[in-house]
Amino acid sequence: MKGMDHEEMSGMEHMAHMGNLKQKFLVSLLLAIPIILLSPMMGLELPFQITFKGSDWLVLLLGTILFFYGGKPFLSGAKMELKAHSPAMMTLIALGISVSYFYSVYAFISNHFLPNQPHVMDFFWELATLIVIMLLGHWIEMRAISNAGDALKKMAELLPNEATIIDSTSLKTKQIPLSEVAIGDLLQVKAGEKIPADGIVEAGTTSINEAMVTGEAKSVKKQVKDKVIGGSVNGEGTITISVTGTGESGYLAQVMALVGSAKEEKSAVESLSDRVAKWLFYVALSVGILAFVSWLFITKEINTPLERMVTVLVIACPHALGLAVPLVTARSTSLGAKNGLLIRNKNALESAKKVDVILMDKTGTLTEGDFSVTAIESFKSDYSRLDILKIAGALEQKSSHPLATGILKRVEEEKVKLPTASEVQAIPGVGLSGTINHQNIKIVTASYLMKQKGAFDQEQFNQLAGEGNSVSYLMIEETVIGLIAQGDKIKENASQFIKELLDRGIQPVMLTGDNQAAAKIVADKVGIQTFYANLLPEEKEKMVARYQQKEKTVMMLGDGVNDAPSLAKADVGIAIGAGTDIAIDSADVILVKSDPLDTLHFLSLAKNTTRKMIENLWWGAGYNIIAIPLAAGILAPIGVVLSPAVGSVLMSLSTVVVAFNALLLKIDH
Ligand SMILES: Nc1ncnc2c1ncn2[C@@H]1O[C@H](COP(=O)(O)OP(=O)(O)OP(=O)(O)O)[C@@H](O)[C@H]1O
Ligand SMILES: [Cu+]
Ligand SMILES: [Mg+2]
Repeated sequence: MKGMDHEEMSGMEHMAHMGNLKQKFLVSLLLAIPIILLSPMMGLELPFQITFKGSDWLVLLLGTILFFYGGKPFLSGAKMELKAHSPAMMTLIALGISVSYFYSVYAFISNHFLPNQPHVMDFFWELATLIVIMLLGHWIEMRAISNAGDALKKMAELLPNEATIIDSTSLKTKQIPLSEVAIGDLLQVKAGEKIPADGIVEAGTTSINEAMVTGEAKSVKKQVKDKVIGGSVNGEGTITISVTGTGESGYLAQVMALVGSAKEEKSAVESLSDRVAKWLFYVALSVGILAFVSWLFITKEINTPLERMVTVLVIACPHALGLAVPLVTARSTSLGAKNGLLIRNKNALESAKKVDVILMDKTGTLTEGDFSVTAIESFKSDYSRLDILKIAGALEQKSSHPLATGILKRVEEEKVKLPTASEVQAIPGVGLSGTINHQNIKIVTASYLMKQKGAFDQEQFNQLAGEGNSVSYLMIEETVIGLIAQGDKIKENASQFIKELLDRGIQPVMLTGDNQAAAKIVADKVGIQTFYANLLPEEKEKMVARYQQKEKTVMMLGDGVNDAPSLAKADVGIAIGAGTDIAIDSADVILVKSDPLDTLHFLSLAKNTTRKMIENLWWGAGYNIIAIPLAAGILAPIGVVLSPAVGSVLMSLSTVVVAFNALLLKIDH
């Protein structure tokens, strides 16, 4: 658990740390059976019940053990809530069982040692059933939550998990599964990639955000001989590391951290159920006291008033409420997992139903990000086209950008041998810089050249970009020597995706780092009206903020290093599964199949999930609107009195309804 202060834990979370709920439940059940057999329920002698001389002493003993042993999670949960000044579910349960218990002890004393008093009915039967049912409920709940964690884990395992290993003699790079990374291996880590294992920097400089690992959200500069931590995310530079440790920092540990962070997030609806529980607590307490005082006036004795009060507290005890939200969340998470949605932050489910704008990235999100080179030009007679490809390829070899992959494909086809580039750094939203043969090399965009007042052929650019190409310029020592143009394919489902968004009244907006002309072609083809091109990563983030300032709930859909800040900033950030690690780390939801259409499934799941949660809150707590007044004896004048026994049945019934209702959750296709 990272950075969680004890004080901050709610009573519920506290329960999770109370150890083995299953064992507590089973032992309590064993204790409860004799109590149920030996003590009359509400004074009614049921056929299976037996009493013998002194059996009430046994009931007192067992009841006391049960109260302190089985009731402990609730009692200490309540203590936690009261310490935090937010009495809620645990306090209510604790109050219910404490009143039942102490009242029963009072009944026992009165019946045994105060001979001239009328018989006082005890509540041991109710105490026993209450504790057992409550432990069962919480045990199921904990299981549901950890099952959801397992489903997440399976999903997360589907995400890319490879490392780039460098052969120490041939210096060739190769992708290997993370599980095969060994101590002493030389690994290449590109900009925006996750550091695969603990290691020491052997070449290159970069800055690394170690927040995931250390909790400190600050980029740390790294150079040769510095240590890097597995699981942290590499910044703008490409580095070579030698592995010093795997295991703890290995892939599985990272997956567990991902799942852990998903579980730790408190959903907004979950806190709604806490709010309901808090309300219920105050209502039950005041109605209970009110009933006590009123009945004291009416009957002028103490037994009936006390009974009424205990009944109110017992009936308000919200064990279905405790299941209402977690069961839906668990079902929703596993349903999402089956449909290729890895939900890291459950708050996203809540925010998603209000989304009115979806900002989306172009390359890799609406397009395949599968570039192929359409033109290579040289502007200087000293360099052939192949030289341009060679020099660019040397730099691109150390980049994970989709454009890099396109260029390297061409390098492979042409079978050119690449020189070695060092100190390769990504220039976000612009390209790359590095050194080859002590010469300063850059790969940049046209808009960068324009800003820098660098000379280039504007007409030629317009022509290439107008055909839908992304154009990269190669510079040596600040002089443009050539260009490489690349075309991409639009994803098969992209137009359908946009159409369905419009049908739902959600505005699609495209944000891209690519040039205006290439952006326009894609926007026109998929049916997007509003788009912004030539955006730097921080400008994308500003666009998110701008829409948010207009009171819009913003969803961001992206895949690249340049999308990470906006994914984190948006109300709901959705990353393409095939995207970079940094985008995945910044998002709330990951589309494992990388199909933008899955965003719609997420929207539908989110809508259905929140609806089910609200329904369940009604089934789990709303029934109290009727039950509490009845328990208080409001209809006693016409002979309707709710006994705690009937109350217990009602409560169990509401748990069944809540569980069943959660199972009915669906994704609309
Ligand atoms: N590794 C690279 N090689 C060549 N050009 C690059 C590289 N990285 C960035 N660029 C240039 O910078 C531009 C912006 O890059 P950025 O990653 O911000 O957006 P993008 O991937 O093109 O588009 P989108 O924002 O839609 O994903 C690219 O269009 C390209 O011209
Ligand atoms: Cu209950
Ligand atoms: Mg992209």
